[in-house]
Amino acid sequence: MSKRSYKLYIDGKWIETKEQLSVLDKYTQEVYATVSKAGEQEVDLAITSAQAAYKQKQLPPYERFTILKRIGELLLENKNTLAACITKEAGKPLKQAQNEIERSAQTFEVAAEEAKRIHGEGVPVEAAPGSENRMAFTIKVPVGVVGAISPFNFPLNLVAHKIAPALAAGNAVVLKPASATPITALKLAEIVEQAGLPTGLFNVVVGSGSTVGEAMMRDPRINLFTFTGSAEVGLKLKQNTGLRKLILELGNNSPVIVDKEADIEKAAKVIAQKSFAYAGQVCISVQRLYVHEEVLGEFQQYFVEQVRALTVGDPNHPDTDVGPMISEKEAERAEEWIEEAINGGAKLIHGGQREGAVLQPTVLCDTTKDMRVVCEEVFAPIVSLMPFKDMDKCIDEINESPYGLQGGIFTKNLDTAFYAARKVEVGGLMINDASQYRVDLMPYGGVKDSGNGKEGPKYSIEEMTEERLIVLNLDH
Ligand SMILES: NC(=O)c1ccc[n+]([C@@H]2O[C@H](COP(=O)([O-])OP(=O)(O)OC[C@H]3O[C@@H](n4cnc5c(N)ncnc54)[C@H](O)[C@@H]3O)[C@@H](O)[C@H]2O)c1
Ligand SMILES: O=C[C@H](O)CS(=O)(=O)O
Repeated sequence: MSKRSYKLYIDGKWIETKEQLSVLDKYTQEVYATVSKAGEQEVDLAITSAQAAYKQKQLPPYERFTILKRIGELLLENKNTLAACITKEAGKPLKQAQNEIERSAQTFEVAAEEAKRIHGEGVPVEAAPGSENRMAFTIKVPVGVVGAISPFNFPLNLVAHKIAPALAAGNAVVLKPASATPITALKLAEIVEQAGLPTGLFNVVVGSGSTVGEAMMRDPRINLFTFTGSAEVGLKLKQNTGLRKLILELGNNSPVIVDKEADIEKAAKVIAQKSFAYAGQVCISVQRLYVHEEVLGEFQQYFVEQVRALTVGDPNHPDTDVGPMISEKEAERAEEWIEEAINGGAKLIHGGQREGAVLQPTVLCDTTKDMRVVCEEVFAPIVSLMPFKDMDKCIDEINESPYGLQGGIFTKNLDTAFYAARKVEVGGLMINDASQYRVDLMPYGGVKDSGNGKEGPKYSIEEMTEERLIVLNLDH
């Protein structure tokens, strides 16, 4: 069967280049499509087009609302095709891919609504002595050209979280999707075009981080970067984007506490569901599981029962819970970390086996805080179960991590819950839920090496606009 070949989307045109990027079906590991690869010239063209569109094709808020709302509707109308695309290029189980489309539609819908309520505020300058005859207020203006760089794991929704608020705020965008999963972003460009966004306001350039990403970083016409990905690349962006605005959504090794006063059976069920979705390649997947020693045995029994019930394998199958990882290389890396933990004294209580890119959901116990499965971001279907006795010591250990995106605590004791809420160093703490809880309107983002700046349309719009002060001298 001939492979479909996709083109770049620049200035409203579909551009073919000589060099092609192969995209693998992540389950079969076979090339199923190719995409034109952008070089420096295409990046330059995309930024030129974005800058010109930003200056010449500004839309009033209500038109932005209409277009963004339409994009959300079109995403739902194309749900099956888009979900199949994510399942193929990302290896994400079909039901999770379908959920991603629904969430992305919501992200656009929420951003559409926000486009209508971007406003500044009155400033009471007349209260200052000598300023009685002045009035002041602020307005919110777009930043200009937004450079968006996205990761492989949510090829639609994490793109939506950049594009939708950027456009809602009146900016123009140049998007570089991850090279492993670029097709969904190009399909989104088709939808954006269909929804009637003026050409040039949205451009997609596909290619490696070292060429396309770095060319974007070097170009001073990009006013703000919004990046989701690893801390390593995030740091590069921070070092190379000078004084320009930068939103960073980075890695994590999410902690969840199960207190002795929790509903143990319910906690085990929720945590099992939220540790292994998309093979643990969700930046808020449960990784470090701290269970009070008095309930460890009971919890472990329920937890392993739930993990055993997960359906592992072909992501195209509607029942599959855990599919392949993004590449065989990544699955091998994860397997190596498991072996290293076992050699260091950890015990394997479930999983551990790998076949190609599919790694069985894995549960380890007796892990220590210096093992890579605990102290680094594992980004694989691996959970480490660790007992604790003293809540303060447990929280201290959690906070030793350089990361701090989201965490969770299961407890029926409100004092304990709020104590943890104040002490655990994260951007968001879920009470009686696992770290992997997100609805798309909430403020979302990490502390420490997990990044800075918030996503969620309302919060991204704050970051993607400037507050301009206007002062009126009434004496004049
Ligand atoms: N905090 C969040 O919201 C969040 C969400 C999803 C994923 N993540 C993180 O993303 C990581 C996994 O995704 P990934 O493997 O795609 O991340 P990655 O950092 O390898 O790549 C992310 C993006 O950066 C690009 N890139 C790579 N090198 C670059 C360079 N030198 N200059 C500019 N761009 C460059 C990549 O091509 C890709 O588009 C994990 O660490 C995960 O925790 C975080
Ligand atoms: O991978 C990290 C995410 O932000 C995923 S989600 O949007 O929270 O599902």
